[in-house]
Amino acid sequence: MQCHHYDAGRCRSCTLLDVAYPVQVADKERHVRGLLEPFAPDAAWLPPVTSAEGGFRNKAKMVVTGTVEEPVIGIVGALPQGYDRVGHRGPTGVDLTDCPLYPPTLQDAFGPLAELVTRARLQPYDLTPSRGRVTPRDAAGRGELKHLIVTVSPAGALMVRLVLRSQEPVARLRKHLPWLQTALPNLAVLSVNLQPEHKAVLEGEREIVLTERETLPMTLPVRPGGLTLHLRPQSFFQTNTDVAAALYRQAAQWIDDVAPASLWDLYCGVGGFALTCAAPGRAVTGIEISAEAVASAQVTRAELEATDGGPAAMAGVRFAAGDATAFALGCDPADVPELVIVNPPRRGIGPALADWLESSSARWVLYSSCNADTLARDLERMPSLRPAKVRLLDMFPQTRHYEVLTLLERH
Ligand SMILES: C[S@@+](CC[C@H](N)C(=O)[O-])C[C@H]1O[C@@H](n2cnc3c(N)ncnc32)[C@H](O)[C@@H]1O
Repeated sequence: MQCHHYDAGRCRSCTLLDVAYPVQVADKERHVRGLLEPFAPDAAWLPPVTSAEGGFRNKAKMVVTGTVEEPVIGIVGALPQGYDRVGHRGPTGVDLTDCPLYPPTLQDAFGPLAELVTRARLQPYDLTPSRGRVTPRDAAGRGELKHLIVTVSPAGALMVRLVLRSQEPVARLRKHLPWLQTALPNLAVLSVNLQPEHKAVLEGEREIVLTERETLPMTLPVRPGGLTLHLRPQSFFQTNTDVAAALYRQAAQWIDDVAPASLWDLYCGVGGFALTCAAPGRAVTGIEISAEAVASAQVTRAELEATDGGPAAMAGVRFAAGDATAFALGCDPADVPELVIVNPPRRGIGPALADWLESSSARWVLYSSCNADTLARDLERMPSLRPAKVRLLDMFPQTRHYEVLTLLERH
């Protein structure tokens, strides 16, 4: 894929841009085989699921630099020659609004959003590291707007989040919201995230939703009639919508092949695996640390229940908020399901849950991992659970990252 920012040396986030796409996928396949084959002597390896090379990212996380009159939405680039970061106020921003990883609908949102910055007088935050103590007066002089996080649904609807230092601009944003809704008719959700601290974290804990709608509907072609997941501002969602749909479909197919009567979906997020894999007569329990993601999953469950065939498929489905490991370790042995889905963050499931799964009565574990190194480390602790099927899904083209799905069977 060609990218003029990469060619000019302005952005090097896509570390594999010089590598032809089929070679990227072959290298990833080699990497995952090298890590998993010691645990998977008899596994069936399915051909990798590939992605579009560009336009596949449903979410942009942008830094805002520049000025109120001329905001720059993108990344913080290298400083011009002759400046060092200490002596120079205001880091150099690189405009990445036409990054080819974003689909056109997402790219097109940045023009009106830049205009919103000017209209609502949202001064871009100065990220320059401060020398010595930051007084409240210094902090006020540093500006307000830190990041813009924009997510696009498959139908082209947008969720826009403005990460601000304080609530000070919220009234102005409310005032300009009707203008933004006219300029961006596909805007579904606008929210402010408060991140008061002067450090390089993307977002804070507090979210103020300014639109009537609080969720972005993400409809995936994974069930008859589609599955509409309701994404809230702080909920996790896989960044490549098409590959996420392929992931849920593959999971449902392998699960239907072994037809468990009961399953858990640990680290369930807004319910993608659980709700795709639900079937009449199957008990499904989704566990997730984020209460707001669980609330979204429950909304989708209720909506599916009201559709044709829904009552039977959804009868056994429930979601609860909690820590995945604590839930498993605290459950009654009689309640252990036949199959457990795990889709943890990059750190993997960790020793306590791996040891519990190893000694549990679950016959299958379906492990979806975005980090094959931690997957391999977890497999080491589960020698009785061996990969029967493995499939790489290239969720993150142009980078070394990928998703891998494996069905483990007890031996
Ligand atoms: C890789 S995401 C997967 C989400 C979901 N399975 C999906 O397909 O969108 C990992 C999820 O684990 C959740 N999580 C993180 N730590 C957790 C924990 N200790 N217990 C339960 N869920 C946790 C995160 O909030 C996030 O939603």
